[in-house]
Amino acid sequence: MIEDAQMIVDAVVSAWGSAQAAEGLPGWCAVRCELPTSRSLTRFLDWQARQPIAFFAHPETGEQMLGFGAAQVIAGDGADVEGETHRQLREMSIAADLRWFGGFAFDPTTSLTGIWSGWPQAIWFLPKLTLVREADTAEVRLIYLDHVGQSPSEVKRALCALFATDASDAVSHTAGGTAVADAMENGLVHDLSAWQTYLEQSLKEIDEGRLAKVVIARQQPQRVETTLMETMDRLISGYRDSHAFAMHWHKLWFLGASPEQLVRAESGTLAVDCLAGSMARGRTLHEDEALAAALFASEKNRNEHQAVVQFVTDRLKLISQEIEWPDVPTVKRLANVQHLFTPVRAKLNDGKHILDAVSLLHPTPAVGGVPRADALSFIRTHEGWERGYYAGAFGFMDGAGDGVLTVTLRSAAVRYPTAMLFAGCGIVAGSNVDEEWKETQMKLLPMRMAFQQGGDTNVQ
Ligand SMILES: C=C(O[C@@H]1C=C(C(=O)O)C=C[C@H]1O)C(=O)O
Repeated sequence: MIEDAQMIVDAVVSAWGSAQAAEGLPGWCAVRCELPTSRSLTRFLDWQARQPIAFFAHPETGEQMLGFGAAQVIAGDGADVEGETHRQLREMSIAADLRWFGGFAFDPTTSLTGIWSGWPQAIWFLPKLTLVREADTAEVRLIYLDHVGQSPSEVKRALCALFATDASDAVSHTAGGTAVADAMENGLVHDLSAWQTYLEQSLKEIDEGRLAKVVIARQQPQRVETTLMETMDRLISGYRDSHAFAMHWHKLWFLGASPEQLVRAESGTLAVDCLAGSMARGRTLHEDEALAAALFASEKNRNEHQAVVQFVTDRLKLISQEIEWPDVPTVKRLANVQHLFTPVRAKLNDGKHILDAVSLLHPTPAVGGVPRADALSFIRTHEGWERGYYAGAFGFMDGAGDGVLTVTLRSAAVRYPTAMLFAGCGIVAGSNVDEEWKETQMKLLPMRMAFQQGGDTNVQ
């Protein structure tokens, strides 16, 4: 067990006597307590975990959250996974402060295999133990759920099991032969010439008028030289405007630092990021400004971006009002790349939920294309590997309907000691092979550095 976890076990066991019946979960009790510590929650992340685990760091609020083990699971496949997840969540009507963690795969019409074996298209779980640390506070809030009538020693055993690691897994992770290890070793990796062929296929669809935009992507394997905690700490400190996330499910970790918020819901207000159109960062302030200006002035990038804004604002009209967004995008600068950015705000209609927004928006043309169904079908037929949860959605939702889902970009699937890194780019008329290849290289960089011994996130 992780040494620091002992503090949590002691705090929860001593508070268990005052546990209350958990709202919306018959047969369950919840205990809430606090632990004095200002250290990052990433220290509780161990790659050899046995349990489902979810970690999420929110850049706007500075909040970190971590869920261990599953008291309840909603997992499924099918074209309407978002709707089905919503229906099941509604039936539970849990307490406002209980948070579910999870997400959705990129494409809900294909069952996941290979790297993603054992991952359904929707995975949501209500953790047995949730840790929340708000920014600049010196304490962590704990919420622990267990069955009514558990004795303190049973609770202690259950908590220790949550932090237990599986050393035997270290062997199976390296042994190969499993579907996951196989897919990591033998999955399609585009070289420049294969990428050129794929890009030319997409341009042909665009030239012949079947597609206006399509986001093509590639995967790249890499050996992991850092611990999970080091990886996450680097992502958090190197990409302060991004949502750092990690999820463990069925012996696979999926993690990243995404600059794109799919949707945030707070007290009936929705916030959606439109992020599309990319450019390198400059090595000097002057060069950086010049590149930002070139991005802003580029008709190709503006068209690519506008396709996302148009789609998002049209879709939001179906479930919200007072939709607001600026006429022109701004430039969002990340450590290694800059993007055109338009924030959209709206008021959710009564009776609508964050998951209604997810069903309508995901996948947006920032990761799919226009027209959506044709772009998804093109990707399904021509990409040659399974995106799984890359370019999907991941985040949390609470019993009050508030939550955040991020688009799972700048991410990797990790089966220690190997990671598969993912990156894509939007193709429109006029896209160029070398530039799009370079763009994916830039987008692979955050994860590449996060896994490298001595890797530095200051990559400009
Ligand atoms: C597809 C990715 O990024 C998306 C595509 C972008 C583009 O084409 O310019 C920019 C930001 C993201 O919406 C990725 O990072 O893998």
